[in-house]
Amino acid sequence: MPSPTPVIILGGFLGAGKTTVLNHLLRHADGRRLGVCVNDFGAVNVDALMVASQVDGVVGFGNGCLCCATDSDGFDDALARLVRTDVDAVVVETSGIADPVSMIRRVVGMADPQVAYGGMVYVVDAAAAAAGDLPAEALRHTRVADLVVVNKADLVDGATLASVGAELDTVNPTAARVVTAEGAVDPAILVDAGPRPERVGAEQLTLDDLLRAQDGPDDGAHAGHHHLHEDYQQFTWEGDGPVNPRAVARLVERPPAGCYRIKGWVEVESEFFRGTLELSAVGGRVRAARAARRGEGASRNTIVLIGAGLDVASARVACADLTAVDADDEFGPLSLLRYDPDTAQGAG
Ligand SMILES: Nc1nc2c(ncn2[C@@H]2O[C@H](COP(=O)(O)OP(=O)(O)OP(=O)(O)O)[C@@H](O)[C@H]2O)c(=O)[nH]1
Repeated sequence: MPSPTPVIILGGFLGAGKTTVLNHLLRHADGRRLGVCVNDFGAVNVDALMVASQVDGVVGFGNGCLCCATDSDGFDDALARLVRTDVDAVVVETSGIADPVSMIRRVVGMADPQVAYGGMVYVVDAAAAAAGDLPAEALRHTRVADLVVVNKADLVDGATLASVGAELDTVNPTAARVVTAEGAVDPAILVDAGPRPERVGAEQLTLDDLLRAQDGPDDGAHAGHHHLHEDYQQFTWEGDGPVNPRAVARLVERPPAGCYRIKGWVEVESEFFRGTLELSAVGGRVRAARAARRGEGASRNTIVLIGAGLDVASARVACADLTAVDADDEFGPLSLLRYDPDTAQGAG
């Protein structure tokens, strides 16, 4: 029988940089063959579509968190199939509000002899952590991590990074830790050397450890298996483009109440600029990067808004007129292009 395939879980709060890490990994796989499962909270699996351009055979699970789901969501079957393909490891990107322990349980609990739990990699947005924008659960989730990726180091200074590190130490002093910008984790650390606990020197987690981690007496307000995603709502808008870029800019700059995360893509058409922009906002930090047109099966425009207590009615109203184009507004795209990191670099 072939040796079991490690299944690595890639977790992290909304917008921490999980998809960025995964894309980096796939672009720098250097001969390693990776299978990928992507779970997204929105009704359209934006993350899976963002990753699909990098690798064949991404298995997407949208519309909620896998962590609480049952066999009927097809995850176990998909994983069983993936580990029997010609891959060295499988990476499962969780939704940004999934419960990591429950995800680990799903993998550890699979009776399939071909599935080996390969550890938990947890991505932390250093800027959000430093600003106190993360819910307490998001930091607490790092305690089951084998490798913590402290991402977005470009947005904070050294002293701030050190204080985020000290905070992480209080939760999980044994996990290996790397500091990154743009999710640039060395695949050798992630796939070859870690996060398998025996290789990074942390204690091997057993199912018992995990159960204790979730049910332990130190769990305080977290007792009773409250999951972060129970507090979150999403609204997904899909439209036939092109969009009015100024209306989209208004949405990302002044999102509806409760909105923490915005992601998706829009098509813009004017004399000045014609193309697809990948939209992303995390706690008010906006990016709108030029992108290739979406492939088969994707709407011309998709925007997903996520937040705790998201005002869904306002979100619906805010998205209603996004395709009301002003044909005379040739330079409207600039209202979004100013959030394009490449344009900003060029201008600088
Ligand atoms: N400045 C900066 N931005 C980053 C970095 N890494 C990722 N981003 C941006 O942060 C946003 C969120 O990144 P994603 O990789 O989509 O985050 P995610 O964790 O997959 O998000 P969800 O799946 O929605 O929870 C995107 O706009 C990224 O381009 C970084 O190191 N620095």
